[in-house]
Amino acid sequence: MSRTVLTLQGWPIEAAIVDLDGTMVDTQGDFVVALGRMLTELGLPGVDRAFVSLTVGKGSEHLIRRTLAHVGAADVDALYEPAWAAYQRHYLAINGQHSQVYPGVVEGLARLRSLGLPLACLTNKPGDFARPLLARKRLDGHFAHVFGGDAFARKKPDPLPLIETCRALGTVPSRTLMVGDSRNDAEAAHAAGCPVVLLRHGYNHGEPIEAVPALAHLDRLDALAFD
Ligand SMILES: O=C(O)COP(=O)(O)O
Ligand SMILES: [Mg+2]
Repeated sequence: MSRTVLTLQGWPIEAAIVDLDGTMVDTQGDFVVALGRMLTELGLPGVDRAFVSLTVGKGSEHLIRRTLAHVGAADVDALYEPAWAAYQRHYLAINGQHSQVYPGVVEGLARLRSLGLPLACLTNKPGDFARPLLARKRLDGHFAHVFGGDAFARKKPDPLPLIETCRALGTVPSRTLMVGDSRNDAEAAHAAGCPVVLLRHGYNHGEPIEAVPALAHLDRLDALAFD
């Protein structure tokens, strides 16, 4: 069967890879609650939403280590294992309850699929957090593959997860569109050779998203316009 080929600013596109946190779902509330319960259990002070939005996007280990350092934990290395165990338990208990799908995501995913593009979700979130979240938000049916930050040897911004996801989709990177919300996604895409578009509503480590080069910066996923 021949593949659908769309073009985006002259780039032939046969498939798309979509990030999760900050791109499809505003998960800041889940992060704040799970981290808060973890810190209470460890007898440490809490963190606010602003800290969380600056720190998410590089996977759970990065988030937990940065959080422990931020609240003044005496020995981050020694606390890491109990913190991760507590965080995992609390996150899984509330996963999706304090999160909202961004406007335009359902319509945008349905449109990409109706145009004939196979889709994969690629997030730095652990796969065991990502899969139930997608299912709870009824987004899972759009994706041929879901890969978490623990699926491959390295996470975004390394290009490896994108290269492996393209392999799973059966496409080459230069014909596979990355849809993300952060410099992390864009750097991984540029290094892998994927064209990239960025959503403005996510978490970009505190930096304006317009400062990150991309084919387009969008307010909503359903605003993505092919040539
Ligand atoms: O850092 C995370 O947990 C998730 O980040 P991502 O879905 O934006 O890759
Ligand atoms: Mg993201």
